[in-house]
Amino acid sequence: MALITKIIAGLICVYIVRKLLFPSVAHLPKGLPIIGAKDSDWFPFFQAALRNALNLRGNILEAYATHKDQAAILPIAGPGGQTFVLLPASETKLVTDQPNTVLSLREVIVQGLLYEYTISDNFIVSNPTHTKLITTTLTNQVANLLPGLANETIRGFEQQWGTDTESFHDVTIWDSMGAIVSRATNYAFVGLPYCRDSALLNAGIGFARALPFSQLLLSFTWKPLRPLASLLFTLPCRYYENRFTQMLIPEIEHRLQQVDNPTSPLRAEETSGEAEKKNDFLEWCIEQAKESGDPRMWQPRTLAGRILLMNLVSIHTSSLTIVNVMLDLASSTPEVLEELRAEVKQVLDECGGQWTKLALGKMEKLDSVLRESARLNTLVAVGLRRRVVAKEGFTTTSGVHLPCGNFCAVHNLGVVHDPNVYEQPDTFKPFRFVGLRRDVNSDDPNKDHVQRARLTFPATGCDYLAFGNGRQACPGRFFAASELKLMLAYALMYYDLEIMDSRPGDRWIGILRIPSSNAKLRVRRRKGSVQPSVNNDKLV
Ligand code: HEM
Repeated sequence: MALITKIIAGLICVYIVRKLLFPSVAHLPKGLPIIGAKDSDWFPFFQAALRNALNLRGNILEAYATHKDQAAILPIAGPGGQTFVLLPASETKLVTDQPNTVLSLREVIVQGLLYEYTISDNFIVSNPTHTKLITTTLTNQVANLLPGLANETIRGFEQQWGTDTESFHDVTIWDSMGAIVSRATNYAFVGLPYCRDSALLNAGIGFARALPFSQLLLSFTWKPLRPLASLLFTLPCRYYENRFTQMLIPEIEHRLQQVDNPTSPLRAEETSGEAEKKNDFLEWCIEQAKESGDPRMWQPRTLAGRILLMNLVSIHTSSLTIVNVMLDLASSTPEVLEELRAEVKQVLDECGGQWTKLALGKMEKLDSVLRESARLNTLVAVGLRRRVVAKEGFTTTSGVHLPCGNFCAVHNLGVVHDPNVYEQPDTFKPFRFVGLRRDVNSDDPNKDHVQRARLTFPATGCDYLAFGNGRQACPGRFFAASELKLMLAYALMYYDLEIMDSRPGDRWIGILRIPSSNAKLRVRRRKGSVQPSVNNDKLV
């Protein structure tokens, strides 16, 4: 009798823990294999989640090798830890083509990062109008923003990597790239002088780091207790959010005043005659807010919150991507670095030494390095994470029915390591895509042009999901591509990188791959590197 009571108590405990950790499992389709589980498991779901926490990469690659054409359950405990139905790579196109009324990326982000608690202004979460501005205005303005971005990139490198031409010294790659990306990106978001204000930039980075931590604590909290627990667990988020918004609000109020009353007094620097019309994300958000006619849209705190959210979605992804590229290059060969430098120099000579969009577009080898690194170091283990939002659910071509509320994704790691998709898939081949682009040669030059464009860094496709794919693909990818190309070209031209013996290993946290946070590069300012000209020869 005592034994039966113990077994029943045990089962109840397992049920409760399961409900707490994996609230969505009740809806999962039945009969699918569980990635990470073994035949001998008593509690396959839990044991698989544990194994996946310890060796996600290996388990996903094994699942791809053994049943890549079959849907499977992927239980994940940890950050981003929803349980996914992992669909076969053959259904990537199907998922890509679904509108956000059937499969929603946004729902994955909002639910996954628990925005309900981690973002204090839920108006922004339910009205993400700033996302539209990325596709429309930011992407179109890249060429105009480039001189300023170059300016901030140059100053950022000087500050982070120094100007000593005599000896090599260590730089922490993660911190230095984060600072440079944040500075350049915020030039596009809020302009000068704010993009140089380290307190503001650090608050943005601090928020992005604090949020996953708060989310993690909340995800382990029983749902009914979350509103209460969030008061404590989101304190770090609130701290950085308040710092960031408080620093930006005076600028926003000033700009709003100028819009409402163009004759209101200007600041000293604005009357000097050198001031240019603001052309940054904050300005576009203000215009968008005013056009909407909804006063809630132009609340200074709301506008500042939008810029903070932009920092959240862009800084980490861009920093991690450039960190990976730098580590890949620093662990390749001096010849690769020289070949890239030669290309950058040749293009700059052709383009009068200006860092223009045209010049960046001509740097094919540089583009290939970025794409190759993003392919090999895919930041997320699975691709196209989506939540089923259609009330009737979603049925795949292989007949698996996913009820509304389920999370799904497609194989990504397996694809980029598949020798049938990429030749020598595990090797970093910096000029892989230059070769593939040159192989495109048919009788139709227009078709070839489109085909070659599909092999560039920001171009998405079913075999390359670094930026997602389809209608919900990353809207910031064209901006990110120009910004990162610029950074890489500048780093190569103006710094020597000491080649490493081996590339520092990555860590996996949940489904996220994180390059070593304390990896160091040894760098030295190149002798005789003449300061590049930007902004019509004016460095500010
Ligand atoms: C190299 C840098 C970046 C990488 C690797 C990256 C990657 C991604 C990926 C994989 C997605 C999901 C797409 C899908 O599943 O189909 C995404 C979404 C998104 N990205 Fe990026 N991204 C980068 C930079 C940026 C930048 C610079 C911005 C903003 C300027 C941005 C804004 C967004 C937004 C707003 C979403 C969609 C979220 C939503 O719908 O709410 N990203 N990104």
